[in-house]
Amino acid sequence: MNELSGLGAIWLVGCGNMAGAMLRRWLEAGLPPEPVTVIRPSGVAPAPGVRTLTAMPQGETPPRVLMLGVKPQKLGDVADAVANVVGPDTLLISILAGTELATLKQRFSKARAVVRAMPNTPVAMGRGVVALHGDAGARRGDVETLMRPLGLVEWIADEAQFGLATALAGSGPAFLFRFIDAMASAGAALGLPAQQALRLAVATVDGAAGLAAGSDETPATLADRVASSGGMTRKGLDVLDEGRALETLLVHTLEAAERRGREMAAETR
Ligand SMILES: NC(=O)C1=CN([C@@H]2O[C@H](COP(=O)(O)OP(=O)(O)OC[C@H]3O[C@@H](n4cnc5c(N)ncnc54)[C@H](OP(=O)(O)O)[C@@H]3O)[C@@H](O)[C@H]2O)C=CC1
Ligand SMILES: O=C(O)[C@@H]1CCC=N1
Repeated sequence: MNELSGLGAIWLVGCGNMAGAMLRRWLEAGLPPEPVTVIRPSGVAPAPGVRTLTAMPQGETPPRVLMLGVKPQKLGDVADAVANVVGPDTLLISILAGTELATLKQRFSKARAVVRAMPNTPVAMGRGVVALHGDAGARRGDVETLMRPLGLVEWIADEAQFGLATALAGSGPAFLFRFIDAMASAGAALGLPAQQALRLAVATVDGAAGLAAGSDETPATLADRVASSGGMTRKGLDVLDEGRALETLLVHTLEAAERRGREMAAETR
């Protein structure tokens, strides 16, 4: 039996871009649709066989797992209804950016365990990242069973670092998509046909990421292997490295995202 099928009833409150990507991967990885209930205002079924409701079911046994997948700004709208259906056996997982564990525990005090999870969209292919924070206690195994098919799973012990992990891995795909666009635009600006430049950029980032992920060598060493002595690549690397230009840009990028996470924590407290 697939280990996902032993988790019991799973309710997803909100199933948009992110929770929808997680659900697609879970179903692909062997989660049967029958124990899954999705609650979303549109009532659009995310997949065949998944029970989809426009409001929280009433009078049912509390779910074993309830995942909050609404926007942080909607937490106040759903919190009372969620608190009413959470039971002492419920593992509550929140993917809300910013919203702190203490806020969740205070709102959902009946839950057996409360865990923050921060996925990214490549989980849809099983090649994402899920950062986790919380004390899942006896339900830690269930959390890991659920998250493992999505990609790399990392517990973040100190919640103060969760915003940074969110900026790096949760938001990270967006930053990399910009990088791909920037490489393609640069190639096009210098004379390549735009569509061809985009194809070259996408395939290069895909291949390089795969190489970095599968190699025992550091990205710095892999870069050195590309940069033949006296060759072209070194001249390009010199531009990125001058005054730590790329690194400085990314520090500012992560700082800005992390700062917004702290604001969102305050807004949902
Ligand atoms: N997008 C990303 O890459 C990541 C997002 N997150 C987090 O995921 C969460 C959702 O983001 P995202 O998926 O992008 O947003 P979406 O707007 O795509 O999804 C929001 C979902 O919430 C549902 N919803 C809205 N109001 C209610 C309500 N009252 N009751 C139940 N469901 C409701 C919507 O329903 P309907 O579909 O019917 O309109 C929709 O399914 C956020 O908290 C975000 O911080 C975390 C990591 C990465
Ligand atoms: O932009 C956001 O707030 C969320 C967090 C990580 C990705 N999306």
